[in-house]
Amino acid sequence: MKIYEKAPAKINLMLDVLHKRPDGYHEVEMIMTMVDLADRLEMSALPRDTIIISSQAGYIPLDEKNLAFQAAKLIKERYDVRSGVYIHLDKKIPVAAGLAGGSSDAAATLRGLNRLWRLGIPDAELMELGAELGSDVPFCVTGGTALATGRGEKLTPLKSPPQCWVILAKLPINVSTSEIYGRLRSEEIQVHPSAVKMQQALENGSFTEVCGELGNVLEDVTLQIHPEVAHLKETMIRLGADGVLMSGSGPTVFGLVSKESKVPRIYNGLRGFCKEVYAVRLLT
Ligand SMILES: C[C@](O)(CO)[C@H](O)COP(=O)(O)OP(=O)(O)OC[C@H]1O[C@@H](n2ccc(N)nc2=O)[C@H](O)[C@@H]1O
Ligand SMILES: Nc1ncnc2c1ncn2[C@@H]1O[C@H](COP(=O)(O)OP(=O)(O)OP(=O)(O)O)[C@@H](O)[C@H]1O
Repeated sequence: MKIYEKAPAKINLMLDVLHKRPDGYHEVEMIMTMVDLADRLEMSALPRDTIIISSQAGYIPLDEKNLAFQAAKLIKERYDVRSGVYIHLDKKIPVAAGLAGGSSDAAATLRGLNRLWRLGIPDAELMELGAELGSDVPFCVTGGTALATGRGEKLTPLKSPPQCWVILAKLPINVSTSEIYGRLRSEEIQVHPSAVKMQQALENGSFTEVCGELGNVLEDVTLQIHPEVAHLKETMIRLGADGVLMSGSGPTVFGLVSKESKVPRIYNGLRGFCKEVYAVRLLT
């Protein structure tokens, strides 16, 4: 039997950091939603008690460092599953991009193995397992649009944004999430984006208000190290995107666009100097 799961990328519509916690993580307030750019996972049972990962992407680890491997190992151990699994990852989401590619693969593995091995684990429990793998994994288990608090694992479902185009552009630079959080001085943050106002904008179903409330306090940190990301943002605005923000710890920048007729100009304008550009829809 084969099980297929789609693992979509997320974007952060807003990301605020309240303070650093004694455990080293940061207390956050984020609103996240999914976009229609996804990895695809194929899972099949193996008679031997082993986990094998393969991928067409040559640039991700295929051993225990892979988040899908870690998810499979965790669920196997916790539910005492004695059979093995072969997982093929068809990677489409850029890696280390701020789009939670690895986290979404981990979440898809938890969902898929729950089905493959008929474990009957409720979503809430899958999300708890996910939290052991990474802060973004619980959100990726259910997706949708949600407010995430705590270190990102406490979730409240929200109304999805009005449908629009999302242009994603990733420069060929590597950003480490722990380095960005490590450099952040939360007490020095000048402007905090508002989760309340973004929730209101979503409630109102107002695309203009959503664009007006976009904000990410990690942007300043990443832009200081990589000024080219600021240039990318400016270019996207100049080309006509309605709202522009860096996702997560970056370096991917996304632009929200309501009019389809504007998409080709923005897409082509960015492709001029950025190899990885995608024009996708929200997963509402
Ligand atoms: C930047 C975001 O992607 C936005 O959605 C998340 O906040 C980070 O999610 P993630 O990559 O799943 O994060 P984790 O794998 O749990 O943590 C990576 C590193 O980021 C830092 N980290 C992460 C989440 C958080 N609330 N505070 C932190 O300080 C920690 O140094 C941690 O070692
Ligand atoms: N299945 C996977 N897909 C992509 N990267 C993975 C995977 N498993 C482990 N990794 C490793 O995880 C690191 C982060 O990659 P990932 O694509 O998850 O970052 P990200 O999009 O910035 O995530 P986040 O937004 O959650 O911080 C990379 O160094 C990569 O080698």
